Amino acid sequence: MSDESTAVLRARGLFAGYRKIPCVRDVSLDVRPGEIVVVLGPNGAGKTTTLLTLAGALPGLGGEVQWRGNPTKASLHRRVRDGLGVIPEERSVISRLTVHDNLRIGQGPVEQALDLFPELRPLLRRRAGLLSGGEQRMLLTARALAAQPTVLLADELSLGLAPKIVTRLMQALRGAADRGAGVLLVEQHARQALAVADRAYILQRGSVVWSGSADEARQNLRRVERAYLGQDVGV
Ligand SMILES: Nc1ncnc2c1ncn2[C@@H]1O[C@H](COP(=O)(O)OP(=O)(O)OP(=O)(O)O)[C@@H](O)[C@H]1O
Repeated sequence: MSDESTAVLRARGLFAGYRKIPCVRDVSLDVRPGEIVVVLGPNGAGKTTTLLTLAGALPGLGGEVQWRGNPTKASLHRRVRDGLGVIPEERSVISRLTVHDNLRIGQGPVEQALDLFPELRPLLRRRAGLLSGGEQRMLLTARALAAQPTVLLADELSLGLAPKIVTRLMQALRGAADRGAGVLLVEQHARQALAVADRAYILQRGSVVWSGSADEARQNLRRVERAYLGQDVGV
């Protein structure tokens, strides 16, 4: 599983940013089937920019993104058709539609989404905009996982949520990885993400400053958290 050639999604020397100015510089990382990779880093480190560029929502400024071993510049829409799932940072439920309709517009069967998150069953007729933050994240996660993505990219899934719900979401991602999906998780909660992850990267000021196994990161959690807070790194 650790053979580089098995990567399904990979960044190689990636530069990315806005208005042609890179804020992500020379980032190389890969996601393999069956693993959860967590990208940690302080605010503004470039985590979301990296994720959006891997997703095809933002054009790269240098280096390359590879999908199943081939360089790609495909649009987000095309990558989703090819098996990419994305849970963006912002709440992206359609507020005026019901939970059921939000699930129906996903790429996968509604029943499968509900099997993954039975908590959503009693909420099916409710307008998605009326759900709590945690319920909305469950809805987005259920919808993304029901499509059985080859790779799932999730941005700050835990943002502002109670630890119990974060654990529930992380377990769902672990389940998807155990069924063969590659998962890349951008996170601010190092502890809960590392509890389910296989490998980790730490980004600071747009560059990877550390990468290794999640076990190693867990064993050096204090130093990882210092790094996450933008202080010294030397894990
Ligand atoms: N739409 C944008 N236009 C211009 N600059 C942006 C835009 N979005 C982000 N940036 C800048 O790019 C840099 C990296 O931001 P990014 O959102 O990727 O970081 P992050 O690690 O995800 O941080 P956070 O946890 O705060 O979201 C920051 O300096 C940010 O101000």
